[in-house]
Amino acid sequence: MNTPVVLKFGGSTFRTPEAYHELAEGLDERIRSEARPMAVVVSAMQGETERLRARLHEIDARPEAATAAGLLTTADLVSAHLLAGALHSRGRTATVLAGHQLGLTTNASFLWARVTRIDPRPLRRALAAYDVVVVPGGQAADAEGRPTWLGKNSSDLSALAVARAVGSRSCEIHSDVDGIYTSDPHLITGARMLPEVSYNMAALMSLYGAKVLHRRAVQLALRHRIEILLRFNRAPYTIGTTISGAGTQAAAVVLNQRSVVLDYPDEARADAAHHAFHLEGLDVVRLSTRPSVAVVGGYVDTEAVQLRHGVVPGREAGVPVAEMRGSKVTTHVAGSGTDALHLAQQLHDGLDFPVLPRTGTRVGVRAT
Ligand SMILES: Nc1ncnc2c1ncn2[C@@H]1O[C@H](COP(=O)(O)OP(=O)(O)O)[C@@H](O)[C@H]1O
Ligand SMILES: N[C@@H](CC(=O)OP(=O)(O)O)C(=O)O
Repeated sequence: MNTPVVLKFGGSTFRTPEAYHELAEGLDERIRSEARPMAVVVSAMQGETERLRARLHEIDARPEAATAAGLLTTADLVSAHLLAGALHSRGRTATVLAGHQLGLTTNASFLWARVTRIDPRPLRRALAAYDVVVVPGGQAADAEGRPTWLGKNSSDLSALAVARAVGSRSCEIHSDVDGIYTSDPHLITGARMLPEVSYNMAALMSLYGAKVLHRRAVQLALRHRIEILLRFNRAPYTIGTTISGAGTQAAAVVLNQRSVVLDYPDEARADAAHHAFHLEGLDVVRLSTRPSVAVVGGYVDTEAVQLRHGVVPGREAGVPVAEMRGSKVTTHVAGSGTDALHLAQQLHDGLDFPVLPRTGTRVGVRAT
């Protein structure tokens, strides 16, 4: 079997039902031009996961993690079946491998589960039998076969796990931006696309909350030297950024308005809090200049996590803004999301950039 192509399409791809047909058309073209098996990891339609979470909370204010994982993972599963349907309607064969069928085993930390084993056989069998194997992102199963969630925005991680399982040397991640920018291009004026980024730089940007890639996906890519290509999610599927060992460090400003800085009375208590968040598999940074941690990316009941680990909850001090110059990071703390946005713009205006192209290479869906 030729090495499979592994593609991931984020939730921003699926804003309307018609988007499934548009994507199926792009995939169909690519299958015609390249005789390679294809695994496509898809996320839920934009907003769907959070709609389900809100509905569950209306019914049960403190749901069990296993229940929440079982429900939230259905959002991506629906998306996967819609894409399979769109492919079928174009005459292509497609199957869906849900989390419990995929060969990914995790621990039983249902909402931020860690992958413990990857069995390539289910994927290989399916890839040999269908034109496209559609994989709903962000889901797996524990050793007892119960559904687990890999955490918020974790479809990228699924894509890298699939690439690893099937022996692909690259993984193509599609989003509503064509690459990694020096700051969030939807928020910061003058953000520039970075054509070549090192694994370390990408991981560091993700750790501080650049939403475009999941941190653990980058780590998995680094460990197995899988190149990540970031592409736009609609034709002509422009490739903007390549993440590899050859990529460089760069200057950037990372802002995620959902992140929060928590202050503690002393360094020891900040260390304990950092340890607690880390144990739960959450992205957390221990600030070096004050007894504080930054809990990155939101969607976490920070108080509940701290109490579970016997930590007296820290005081919410604001929103972190990370100023990165290569591997040197300075974390600033802004009072509110709006202040953070202004601060990020100011910091970005003050960055020195080498001369970089502003746009990605324009290539068709066939080129990789
Ligand atoms: N440095 C950055 N470079 C590119 N995009 C960024 C960056 N920081 C934040 N983003 C945001 O990440 C978003 C893409 O991630 P996400 O919303 O999870 O997309 P998808 O649903 O396609 O996975 C972009 O729309 C952009 O606003
Ligand atoms: N269900 C996931 C889907 C995901 O990973 O989203 P995206 O690829 O759009 O970041 C979530 O909402 O977290």
